[in-house]
Amino acid sequence: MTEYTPGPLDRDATVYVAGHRGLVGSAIWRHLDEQGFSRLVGRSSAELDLRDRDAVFGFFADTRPRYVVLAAAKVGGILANCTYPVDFLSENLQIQTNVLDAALQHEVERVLFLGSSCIYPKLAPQPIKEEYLLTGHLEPTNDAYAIAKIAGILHVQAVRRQYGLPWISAMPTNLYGSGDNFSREDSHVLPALIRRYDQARRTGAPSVTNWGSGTPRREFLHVDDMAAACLHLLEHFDGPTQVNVGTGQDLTIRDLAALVADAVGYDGETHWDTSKPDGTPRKLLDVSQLTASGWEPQVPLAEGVARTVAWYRSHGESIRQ
Ligand SMILES: NC(=O)C1=CN([C@@H]2O[C@H](COP(=O)(O)OP(=O)(O)OC[C@H]3O[C@@H](n4cnc5c(N)ncnc54)[C@H](OP(=O)(O)O)[C@@H]3O)[C@@H](O)[C@H]2O)C=CC1
Ligand SMILES: C[C@H]1O[C@H](OP(=O)(O)OP(=O)(O)OC[C@H]2O[C@@H](n3cnc4c(=O)[nH]c(N)nc43)[C@H](O)[C@@H]2O)[C@@H](O)[C@@H](O)C1=O
Repeated sequence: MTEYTPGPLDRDATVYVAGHRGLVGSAIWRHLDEQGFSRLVGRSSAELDLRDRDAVFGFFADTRPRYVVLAAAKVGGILANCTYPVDFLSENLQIQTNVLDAALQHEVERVLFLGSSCIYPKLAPQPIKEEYLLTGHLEPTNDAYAIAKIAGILHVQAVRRQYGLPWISAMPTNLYGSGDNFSREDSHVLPALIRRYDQARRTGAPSVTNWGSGTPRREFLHVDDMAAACLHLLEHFDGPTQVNVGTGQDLTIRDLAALVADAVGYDGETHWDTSKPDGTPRKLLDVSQLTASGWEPQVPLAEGVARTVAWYRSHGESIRQ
């Protein structure tokens, strides 16, 4: 492909944010709006089911976006991934294949595909560099989701090779923030802990029980930082390799639980249910490629958790169950 030099995106161009009502897509929408993008386009899954190939091609023909951020996906925490592997594999393959194929037909100038840090081998050396992709076995609790995401990375690379379009992929670490999924069974750990500890505080429960052993380590990035990183990559990065997006710092789930208990003001006991899966022992991303391009996260974990607790409390009934 001919060399592409990234630079500022055209603020008047049509930008399609797929998944604009989700945790990540809504933050990207807010950030692009704040940064002066005047033609943002989004559709809910009820308005446009991205598994419907004809509908996706019709939507692209109607709206003709110049840039696309693909933040629509079947997403969930460790238990949802274990319980519904067919959905995580099949729906994600359908969503991303339809959107990327339609974007190719319309020669969309820049596409940002979002994967996840679970694409890397379960026992990858830490911190995990981009080059460790496909060097070992995946974590079984989310291998179906990971395979779909790896297919997305390869899809983007193949478009670059065959058609020369400067599309890119980003691999975020575990994300959290306003608009997260706080459901009891399907959520990720941070919203689950906020809900559980806040409820225990309100009801005066003497103890809470979290999943697993509490020993796995995870890295958490606030979704507002994620949104800023997405625009930064679109304006400053081009290359075939997926780019890790994270903070470069992790902590144990046990320490995270203590932080959340403190943030919500709960002082009871914490127990651990080891019949629930731990997942991968550690997945700390090496973010040197991203930081070398001039980007750094702005939201410290304690502040981000406090902001998310406030959002959770102020949204009460409207949160996802
Ligand atoms: N949350 C996290 O910790 C992480 C997320 N990511 C990645 O970020 C991206 C966004 O995740 P996140 O925001 O957390 O997920 P959410 O579940 O919050 O949002 C997913 C979005 O996808 C849309 N969507 C799902 N299925 C369809 C469909 N069939 N047709 C149309 N739209 C659909 C939903 O639309 P609607 O609301 O209208 O139903 C929703 O807006 C994903 O690619 C995910 O892999 C990566 C690493 C960590
Ligand atoms: C983003 C990422 O998210 C998933 O991977 P994960 O990091 O393992 O996800 P998680 O947030 O669900 O759990 C992290 C840790 O936390 C522990 N844990 C304690 N108590 C609760 C709890 O109440 N809920 C949950 N969900 N976890 C809990 C849990 O046992 C585990 O040890 C993948 O689906 C993968 O697809 C992916 O990309």
